[in-house]
Amino acid sequence: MGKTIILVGCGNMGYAMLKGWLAAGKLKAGEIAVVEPNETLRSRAVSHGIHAAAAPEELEASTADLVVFAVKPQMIRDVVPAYRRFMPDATFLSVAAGTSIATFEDILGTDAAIIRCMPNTPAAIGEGVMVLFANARVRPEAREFVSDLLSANGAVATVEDEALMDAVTAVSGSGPAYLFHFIECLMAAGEEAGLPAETARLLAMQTIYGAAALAKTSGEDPARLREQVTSPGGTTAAALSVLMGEDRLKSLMREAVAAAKKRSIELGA
Ligand SMILES: NC(=O)C1=CN([C@@H]2O[C@H](COP(=O)(O)OP(=O)(O)OC[C@H]3O[C@@H](n4cnc5c(N)ncnc54)[C@H](OP(=O)(O)O)[C@@H]3O)[C@@H](O)[C@H]2O)C=CC1
Ligand SMILES: O=C(O)[C@@H]1CCC=N1
Repeated sequence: MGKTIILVGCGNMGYAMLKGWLAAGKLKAGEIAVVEPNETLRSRAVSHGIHAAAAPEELEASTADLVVFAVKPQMIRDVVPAYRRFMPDATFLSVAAGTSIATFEDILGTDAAIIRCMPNTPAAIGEGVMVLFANARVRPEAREFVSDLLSANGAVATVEDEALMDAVTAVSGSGPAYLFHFIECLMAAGEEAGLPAETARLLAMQTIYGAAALAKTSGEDPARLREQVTSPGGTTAAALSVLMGEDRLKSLMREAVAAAKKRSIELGA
C-alpha cells in the first residue's frame, strides 16, 4: 500500500479495525503505528509487529497519510491537537460517536481533511459496516484510499447528511450489542426450557448466524422469511404472538434506537 497510518487508540474499536486490515492484507505491519497509553493494549499491537507508542511524541513517523482517532468522544478535544503537525498531508478519520466534523475543524482548522466513520466491531472479521461522511477538504484519492482500507472491515456506505450519523450510530454502531444481548436472552430461555447450557449456546448462536446469513443472501424480505417459518397454528405463531403482540419487540427496538440516537446527539453537544 505504501502509506503511513497512525491509529490513535487501540481499544475495542481501534483494534477491531486494525485486525480487519491486517487479516485482509490491506497493509503491512510497517505501514501502521499505534498510539495507546494502555501498556497491555500496546503489547497486543506489538504482537502483530506494529510500532506502538504510549504518546504522540514517541512516534517514529514524521509524516502520515492517515490519522485514525479511535478514542472516546469525551477525549477528542484533548487528544487531537497533538496530530495537527501531520497537516497538510494527512487525512483525519474519526470513529468517535457523536463528534461532528465541525468539532474537528474547530480543533484542527477548516483546511483539515476530515472523515467521520461509524464502524462496528464485526469489522474485526470483515463483517462490519463502515458508514462515512467527509468534509469537502478530503481529496478524491484520499476518499478512495480510505474506502479501500475500510473495505477490509466490511461493507462501506456513505451518508450525504451528517445529521444522519446519530441514527447510523444507533442502528449499526451500537447494533451488534443488541444482537449479542438477543443471543444471551435466547440462550437463557433455552436453558430454562430444559436444554443443557452448551446446547442452548450452540442453538442460539447458530440460529442467529444462519438467520442473518439467509436474510442477507436470499434477497427475500425479512417479513417473508419470517412467514416461511410460521406454520398456521404452529409453534412459531405461538412465540410470535408474544413478541409481536401489541408491537412489543418493535416498540422496544424503537425505544432502544431512540435512546442511542439521543445519547449520540448528547455526546456531540
Ligand atoms: N466499541 C464500539 O463498538 C464502537 C466504538 N466507537 C467509537 O470508538 C471510540 C473508541 O471506543 P472503544 O474502542 O470502545 O473505547 P476503548 O476505551 O476500548 O478504546 C479507546 C482507547 O484509547 C485509549 N486512549 C486514551 N487516551 C489516549 C490518547 N491520548 N492517545 C491514544 N489513545 C488513548 C484508551 O486508553 P485508556 O483506557 O487507558 O484511557 C483506550 O485503550 C469511541 O469514540 C466510540 O464512540 C464507534 C463505533 C463502535
Ligand atoms: O457505545 C458507544 O458509545 C459506542 C458508539 C457505538 C458503539 N459503541
